[in-house]
Amino acid sequence: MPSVPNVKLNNGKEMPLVGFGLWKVNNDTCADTVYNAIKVGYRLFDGACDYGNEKESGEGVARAIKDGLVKREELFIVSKLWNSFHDKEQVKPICKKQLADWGVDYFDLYVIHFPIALKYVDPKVRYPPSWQDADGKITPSKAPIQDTYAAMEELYDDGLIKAIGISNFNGALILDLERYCKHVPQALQIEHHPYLVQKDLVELCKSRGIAVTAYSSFGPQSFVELDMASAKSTELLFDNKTVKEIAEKHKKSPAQVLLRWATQREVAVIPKSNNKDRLAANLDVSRYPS
Ligand SMILES: NC(=O)C1=CN([C@@H]2O[C@H](COP(=O)(O)OP(=O)(O)OC[C@H]3O[C@@H](n4cnc5c(N)ncnc54)[C@H](OP(=O)(O)O)[C@@H]3O)[C@@H](O)[C@H]2O)C=CC1
Ligand SMILES: O=C1CO[C@H](CO)[C@@H](O)[C@@H]1O
Repeated sequence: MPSVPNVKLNNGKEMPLVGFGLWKVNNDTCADTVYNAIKVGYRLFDGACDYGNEKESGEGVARAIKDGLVKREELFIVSKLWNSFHDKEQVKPICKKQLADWGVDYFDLYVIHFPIALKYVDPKVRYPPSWQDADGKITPSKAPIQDTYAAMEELYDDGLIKAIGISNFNGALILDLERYCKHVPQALQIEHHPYLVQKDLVELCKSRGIAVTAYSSFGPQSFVELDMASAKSTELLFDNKTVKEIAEKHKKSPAQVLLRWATQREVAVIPKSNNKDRLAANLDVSRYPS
């Protein structure tokens, strides 16, 4: 089983450098996929309420713990606060619902999914949430990001979450956050791959001790299954000449080269796969420079 190194967070906790992404993991196979991922060595799971599979992910985790594959404290469970729950009084209730769905009493990392506040939609009316409100429109909320962040800090101080994350924030928003936060965030999650290198943002985070996690490490490939135009108009990174040459030279797959490209830059990765073999191969990329 490949051993995955950890990244040290600025609060002394550790986060695996390679984890498993749960967006677009099919509901009917999700519990088995998570169980199998734990079996082959994954310890970090990256979920979110809008992925609509937190209960199934929790079922996979519970089964793995019951079968003695892993203990809760060996796992690193990540979830995210959706845009429609930014109002400060909504943050704790939704986090508690998500914890109950996963069947755990804390998240290792809870992330503000986007710096975008949308109108509240009662989870009893519609869940999982999406970009649209109950009328099918995208409607902003006035919740200031300072209030949302303060509510995240309260979750942290209450022990419901062991680290605070932000996602899709740029450098300016991070500098702004530094002016009002009590706890500097432990992690930032961003789109990151050879078409979107984000050099300055990664360096800014390093200088602040904020760990960076890449999403969509395979670039446009993620959008192939959504049939999106961006996936059709751009050369897939798996077909890129340089990526292919490096893969051949090192007897690795293009996917492994892309993941290793990130981990060599000390950026964590969370590839998603609904396929057992690809899921296992994606974990075997983590050799880390000392
Ligand atoms: N914070 C945020 O806003 C966002 C966070 N995320 C997180 O990041 C995770 C990863 O990003 P995601 O966008 O899902 O995309 P990925 O970069 O992980 O790509 C997933 C795609 O690549 C395919 N794939 C996976 N492994 C291989 C392989 N070894 N060889 C060939 N193809 C492969 C998958 O197909 P198949 O399943 O058939 O293998 C799927 O089509 C998400 O699951 C989610 O947890 C993602 C987007 C935004
Ligand atoms: O994390 C996610 C993946 O990206 C999507 C947007 O393209 C988001 O809606 C989703 O929350």
